[in-house]
Amino acid sequence: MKFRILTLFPEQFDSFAQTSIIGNAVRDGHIEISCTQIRDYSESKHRSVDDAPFGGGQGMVMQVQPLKDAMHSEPIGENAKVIYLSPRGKTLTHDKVVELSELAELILVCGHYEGVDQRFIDTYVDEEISIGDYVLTGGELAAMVVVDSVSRLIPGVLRDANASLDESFASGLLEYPHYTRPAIYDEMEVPAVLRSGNHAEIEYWRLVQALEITKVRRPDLYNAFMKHEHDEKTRRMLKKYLKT
Ligand SMILES: CN1CCN(c2ccccc2CNc2ccc(C(N)=O)cn2)CC1
Repeated sequence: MKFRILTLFPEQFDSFAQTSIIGNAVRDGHIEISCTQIRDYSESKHRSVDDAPFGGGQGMVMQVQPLKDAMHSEPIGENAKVIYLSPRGKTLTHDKVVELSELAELILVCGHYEGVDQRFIDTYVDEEISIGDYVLTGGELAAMVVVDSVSRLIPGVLRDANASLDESFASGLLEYPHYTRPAIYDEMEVPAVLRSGNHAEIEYWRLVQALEITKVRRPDLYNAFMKHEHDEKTRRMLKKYLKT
């Protein structure tokens, strides 16, 4: 997967692209992250990329020309999608992340000021995506969220393959609680079942925890999960749970 980031602040991606799982994925060649400085493609003096909004109003708008030329500074692969990160976009979900992870190339456009000229969006943007219902100072953090969530689904990026599928959102439930040593800390003891070595009981306990947490915090996900088909083992545990 190749990520191309169109941004006014490429330096914001330096440590992101070098650190931890994403850094290793780049070094191992599983993903590629290249930033294009939009300002390098400004044709105006002082390298400006924005101008006052037609119709008046406060703030500035990013102009089409620098974005268009930044876009074409490298060939756009045929299996590529152009994503514009904005509060106006469709909210990112696990299903959308899965869909994006199947592409060969993702071009992520990071907006600033009040946004970009609509003609750029109409001509070049395949999808407007929001990472949630809140406002950021720029599209860069939203772009990193897309790179991170998509990259972890690329084969080879996560050590333990099913780690990316086992947990919440993929399974449809929020994650169960996790514990590690010591068994007692500040008089707080790890639930005994987790140290019983009884794997069936542990698996059931984890499912119940996930169901309970999801029912309280995300009843929408809980109801969707209860409507879905599940494998025989999960069905059996659900039946036991619903009896309690
Ligand atoms: C005051 N305005 C500043 C500029 N902004 C804007 C407008 C258009 C594009 C990008 C931005 C950058 N901001 C973002 C980006 C994404 C998200 C998200 N939720 O994905 C939230 N914010 C809108 C708000």
